[in-house]
Amino acid sequence: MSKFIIQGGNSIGGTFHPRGNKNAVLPMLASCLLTDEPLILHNVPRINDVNVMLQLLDSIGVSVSLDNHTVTLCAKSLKTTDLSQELCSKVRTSILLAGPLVARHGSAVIHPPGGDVIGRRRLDTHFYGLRSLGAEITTDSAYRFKAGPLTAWPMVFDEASVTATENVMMAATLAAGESAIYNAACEPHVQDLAHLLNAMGAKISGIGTNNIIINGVEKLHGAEYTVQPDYIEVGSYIAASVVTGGSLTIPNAGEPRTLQVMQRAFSKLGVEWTRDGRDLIVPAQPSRTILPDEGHATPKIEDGIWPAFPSDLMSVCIVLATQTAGTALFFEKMFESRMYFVDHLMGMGANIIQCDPHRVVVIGPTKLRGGNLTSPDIRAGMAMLIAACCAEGESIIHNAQVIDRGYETIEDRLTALGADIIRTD
Ligand SMILES: CC(=O)N[C@H]1[C@@H](OP(=O)(O)OP(=O)(O)OC[C@H]2O[C@@H](n3ccc(=O)[nH]c3=O)[C@H](O)[C@@H]2O)O[C@H](CO)[C@@H](O)[C@@H]1O
Ligand SMILES: C=C(OP(=O)(O)O)C(=O)O
Repeated sequence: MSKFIIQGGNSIGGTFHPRGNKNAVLPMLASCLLTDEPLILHNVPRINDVNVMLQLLDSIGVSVSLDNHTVTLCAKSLKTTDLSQELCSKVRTSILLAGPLVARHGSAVIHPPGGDVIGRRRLDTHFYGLRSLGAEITTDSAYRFKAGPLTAWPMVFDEASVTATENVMMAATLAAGESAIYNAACEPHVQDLAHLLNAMGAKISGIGTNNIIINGVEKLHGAEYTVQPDYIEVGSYIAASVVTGGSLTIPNAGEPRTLQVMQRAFSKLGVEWTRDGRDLIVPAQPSRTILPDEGHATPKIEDGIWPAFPSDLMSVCIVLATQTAGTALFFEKMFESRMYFVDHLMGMGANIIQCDPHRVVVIGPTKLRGGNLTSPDIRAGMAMLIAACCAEGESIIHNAQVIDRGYETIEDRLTALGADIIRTD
């Protein structure tokens, strides 16, 4: 168990280089199982979830080599399709090995996946999609998948699940005929995965829409691909810089359209930035006001499936609102327990009303004081770190390794931008 000790009050600013998108790279690692040729991925973030996925792949016989931010994988011959229970339970994306394994190797045994404990995380849509393509699945303490050659199917998902779309899309690349996934997720990481699969020889169209069409091919081949920047990491560092009074330059922050989606919520919270192509400049903006809706109504920031505001940015935006003049309602519609961490912010002096598990009202600005905190999940942990950086005095964040699941060397990179953070074990 690690903890961070933070002295608040330093401004965070300078040039920040984002890493590759956690939620894009994890399914991309799984996709190496679809071919016997090497897959080379660049801009791979050095985060704990990547380490666990690489251990999972190595444990079944994939050759894995990691050099700085480039990983080379080759699944030429596997020794098993049976995965370790312990490793499966460490990451949500262990379930993403099911689609590629069953499609190319005809079997998989996967144990219940881990990931953030932020509410019920159902897998029904994964099972529905893979069964539709012809896989037989039994679920008890382990999930057992078996299949002959898969056959295409027109599917309608009952929810636009990100990982289910990725899992089923990967499997369908090798299913004979034309598959459709209607009500598919279309988050930037789902799109990035689809582009990689096409670079490997898949025939996927409708990328970026909720109707993905996959024409199955006999074989995929190797590819070399660069993962898109992590817009959740970008949003988190913007929040850290703004609440501490710094200014930030972010070269290659991401696709203009992705940044535009994020900007809608950030601008409601009074944050301004300028964009030059894929680069962002976030000026110092010491006094900010929450922008009321038309007729002076309280603005509502609610998450949802893309292009709605991403759930994974909710926690850091709540901290941002505590440091901004005005009132905002945050409505977390996707997960049942992502909001509970606000207790910690209230303990630090934030003026927040928790209406129910899904909604909080934040009234800002309030000065925060240092606290003794425990991180429940990646994003709440990052939000606490940001709150601690702008609070008066010292804060301690326990369970800090949870943040390492999704943010590379977070204390070093924030410290390089001016923060005062020490990690201890
Ligand atoms: C590894 C990975 O990529 N994890 C991300 C992925 O998780 P994951 O793929 O597990 O999340 P899902 O997209 O399946 O669902 C997220 C939540 O939203 C609910 N839901 C989803 C779709 C829908 O149409 N209606 C609905 O209510 C689900 O029931 C669930 O509670 O997507 C989540 C939502 O963007 C992100 O928070 C996670 O970081
Ligand atoms: C919820 C998250 O991740 P996971 O789905 O991997 O638990 C996240 O990245 O915020």
